[in-house]
Amino acid sequence: MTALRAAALPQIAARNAGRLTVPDYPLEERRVGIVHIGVGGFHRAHQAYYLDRLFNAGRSPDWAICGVGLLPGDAAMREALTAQDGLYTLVPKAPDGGRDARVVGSIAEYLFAPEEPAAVLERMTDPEVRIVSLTVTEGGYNYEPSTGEFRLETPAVARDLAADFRADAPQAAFPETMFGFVVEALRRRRAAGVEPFTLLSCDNVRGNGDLARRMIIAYAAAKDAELAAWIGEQVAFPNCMVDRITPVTAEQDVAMVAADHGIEDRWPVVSEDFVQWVLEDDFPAGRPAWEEVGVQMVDDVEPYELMKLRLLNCSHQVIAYFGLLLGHTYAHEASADDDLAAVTRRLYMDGEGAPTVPEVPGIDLEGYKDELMARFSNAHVADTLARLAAESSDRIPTWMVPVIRENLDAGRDVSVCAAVVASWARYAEGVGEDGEVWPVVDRLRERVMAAAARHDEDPLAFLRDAELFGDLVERPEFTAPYERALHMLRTDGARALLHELLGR
Ligand SMILES: NC(=O)c1ccc[n+]([C@@H]2O[C@H](COP(=O)([O-])OP(=O)(O)OC[C@H]3O[C@@H](n4cnc5c(N)ncnc54)[C@H](O)[C@@H]3O)[C@@H](O)[C@H]2O)c1
Ligand SMILES: O=P(O)(O)OC[C@@H](O)[C@@H](O)[C@H](O)[C@H](O)CO
Repeated sequence: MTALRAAALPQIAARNAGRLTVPDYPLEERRVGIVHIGVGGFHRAHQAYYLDRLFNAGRSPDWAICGVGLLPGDAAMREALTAQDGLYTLVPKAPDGGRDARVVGSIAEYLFAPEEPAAVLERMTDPEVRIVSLTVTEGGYNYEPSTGEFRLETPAVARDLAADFRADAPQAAFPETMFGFVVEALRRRRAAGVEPFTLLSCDNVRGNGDLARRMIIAYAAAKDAELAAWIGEQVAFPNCMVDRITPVTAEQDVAMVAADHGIEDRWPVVSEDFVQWVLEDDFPAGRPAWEEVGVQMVDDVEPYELMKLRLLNCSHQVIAYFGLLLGHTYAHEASADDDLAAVTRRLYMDGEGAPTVPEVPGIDLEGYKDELMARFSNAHVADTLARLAAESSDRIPTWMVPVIRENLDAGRDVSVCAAVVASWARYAEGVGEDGEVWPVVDRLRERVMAAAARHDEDPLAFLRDAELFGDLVERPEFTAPYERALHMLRTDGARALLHELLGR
């Protein structure tokens, strides 16, 4: 067994000849060109993976990544990555069990902001850094779901707004939030005459670049109106569609990498083998030659984004709560359940989801949907329903509510989507059909669980009290099927509701 380190790569490569790709570029020549905030499983399976392929294809490693963690929990990522010279093992798994494992070397550095904020700002103001990218989750954009407005009162944001980050200020402070770091770094670059970086959001939200622009400018406007105007004129915020199912790393993944490759890796990543990145080509300060490794550079990302969010992410919501209520643990188990698969494919993808998905250049949507069902069924990925059900107060308003609104506005039926929202409300009661208690992982946990606890007295309590649905609560074409579905879930159970939806 060999601990993963740059110096051990020749030995690891020799032992795994033909079974493992390792960086064949000089790691000591990596130069940071990208700062990435939010290095989780997905960033390491996707953006860092594409760059690693580019460097391995012969491009010099001068767009390497400096990872930045802002939350206390990110200390563990710093420990893992710095101990391993930024290296980690990525194991994409095909549906037939095939693996195409690689050691990824594109993350050259990692900074844990709560302990080294000055170093983070220094990196972000380095003229060599020309892109700052983000995977900070849907919740990281800090907007009010019912209005879309930036929330100035979020405590960490309010603290950043009140603080003075100028290095020579009498009580100089450092930012805590993504907004604080990005805007302060842009202020410093402007003051020093350094070209701004491009801000690249890689989160699963519609118009992720546009959303990042609106939220960052809203923050900046509350701090320094002139700077906000400059950001609006000078900073590019390209949109992109990102795709690769990446579960949370499990203990058995660590053991698998040890057993299969003799590598002691503190934090490997397992993902599916499918990967896609469709990106608006708007990088005034330059960018890596991503197109050389299969990234699709396009003028308009929106059709790709809508296709992915409304077919993949919404379908994840279809299987998540129903799957858990039916006693399943993994996404592949839920999609092997005939009733749930039929509701997902026939009633949601071909039914209520379909009219909200545009034509996409070069894509056969029927083939795309079949491929999605096959991807969900990939047992080797072992994606948990718990991951898909986490942070639903961010996900349902971001993905499912727009589908419901669009259908209602066009006079179409929303019974299936209403049943999915009801399955979330039932799940938020925190107790399964066999009485098992499950953790509701949600930053609004208290609010949504308190709302769900009032189901006996008011069947619409969840819709009202969760404060995430805006005027949907007033639309009987939605509340009526929602109420019926919730009643059935609470009396006859999830299976009975699926049968009713399917007419079985
Ligand atoms: N996992 C996937 O299959 C997948 C696929 C496509 C896109 N994504 C996108 O990537 C995001 C992250 O997924 P992941 O699997 O890497 O999750 P993860 O839990 O492994 O990592 C999340 C990272 O985001 C950071 N973060 C969370 N909230 C933040 C905030 N408010 N401010 C700053 N940083 C914050 C965390 O500190 C952590 O570093 C998702 O929310 C989604 O938008 C994920
Ligand atoms: O990671 P989230 O919170 O955006 O959503 C959960 C899943 O739907 C998502 O991670 C998918 O696995 C991913 O979008 C596939 O590309």
